[in-house]
Amino acid sequence: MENFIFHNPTKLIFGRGQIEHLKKELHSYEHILIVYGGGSIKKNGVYDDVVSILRSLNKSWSELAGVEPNPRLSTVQKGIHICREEKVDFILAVGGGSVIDCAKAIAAGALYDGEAWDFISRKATVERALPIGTVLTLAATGSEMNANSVITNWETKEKYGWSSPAVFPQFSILDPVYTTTVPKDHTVYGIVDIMSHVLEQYFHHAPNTPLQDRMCEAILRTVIETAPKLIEDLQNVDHRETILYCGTMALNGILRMGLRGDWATHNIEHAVSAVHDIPHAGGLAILFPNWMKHVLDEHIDRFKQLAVRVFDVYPEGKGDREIALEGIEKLRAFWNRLGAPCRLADYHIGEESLPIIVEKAMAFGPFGNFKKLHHDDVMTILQASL
Ligand SMILES: NC(=O)c1ccc[n+]([C@@H]2O[C@H](COP(=O)([O-])OP(=O)(O)OC[C@H]3O[C@@H](n4cnc5c(N)ncnc54)[C@H](O)[C@@H]3O)[C@@H](O)[C@H]2O)c1
Repeated sequence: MENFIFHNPTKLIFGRGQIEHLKKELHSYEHILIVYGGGSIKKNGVYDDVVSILRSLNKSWSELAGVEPNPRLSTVQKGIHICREEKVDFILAVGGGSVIDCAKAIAAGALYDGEAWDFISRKATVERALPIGTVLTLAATGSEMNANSVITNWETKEKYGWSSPAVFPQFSILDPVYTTTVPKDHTVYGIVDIMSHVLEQYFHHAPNTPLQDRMCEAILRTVIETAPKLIEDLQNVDHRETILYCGTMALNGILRMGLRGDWATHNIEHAVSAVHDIPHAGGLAILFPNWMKHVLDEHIDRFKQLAVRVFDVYPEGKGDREIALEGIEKLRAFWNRLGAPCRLADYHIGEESLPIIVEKAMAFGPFGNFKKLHHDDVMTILQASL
């Protein structure tokens, strides 16, 4: 494996009824900005839980509601304005990855002397940010315990991921009960997102990573075992709890110790959803199997290992390629059975969109650590996904 330093400062507060911890965590702040999305937290009681704690602490607060799925720069700018005008000293994100990512950009932007798009488009580096905390309502992105954020500039049709240690949440409260109201489609997207995060880190060229491999495989197998039961019983708190824990473990830095993951599929998906505003994980479900087929020969043993250890492909009497491809087909079939899309056509995206998507994906030049993808590679993967 490669040398590494691991540091993750986020305090994880996990379990049923853990919202009570908000009292202690917010105790020392004066004026809080609550950031949330389209209002599901008002229907399912999470908003009331948060606000009653703020009242009991005698805190003042402002609100930024309506953060979009695939959060937009314009909303980040609104939040920055509120922070500056109202002297916000803490940001509380209550929602899924979109809300948390938006809160991270607001936190950095509020203390940045310039346009937030500078650091989102990686032209500037974030040195400091307002502190943030999260109350997570959807298992998917891992944003609750990482330093990443993904923001869309809808005017220019650009969607970029950026990262800074300054925006690690100070704490994240994960109550599986809060995720029981997530509808079936977003539950499926969350599951695909979690598995995709693991897969991005499974395909690497670092030698000697037996524990890293087993940790990835453990998360994948746990999701594969639990997801179908959860989809049949969306209110089941035990299954929600398992998936919630998998989601955080998939992208909090633990799996990437000693290796460099690939992340090309995420990059292509960001270009697709920048142009067409489709759900992030819907795009991943379509693209990932096609990326896998495209890069198979870079290190076929890893694909064989995935097929045998995770998808129970029986290897006897089969060639390497046959085993690897059977694993990829089993992954696609698993996602399709859950209800994830498998073609860009499912979102009415046709061939005419591909040149602009490729151009957006190539914005920073060739990308991907498992196999460097160039213009033609990206076009081939997208064409296979039509
Ligand atoms: N920061 C990261 O590390 C990271 C990683 C992967 C993806 N992302 C980004 O995160 C975004 C997607 O986030 P997401 O998958 O968490 O989904 P999301 O936050 O966009 O939420 C999806 C939908 O679910 C609804 N919702 C959330 N919680 C709910 C609840 N408890 N009950 C009912 N409805 C609920 C939301 O209102 C929204 O309509 C994308 O922009 C993606 O690019 C970020």
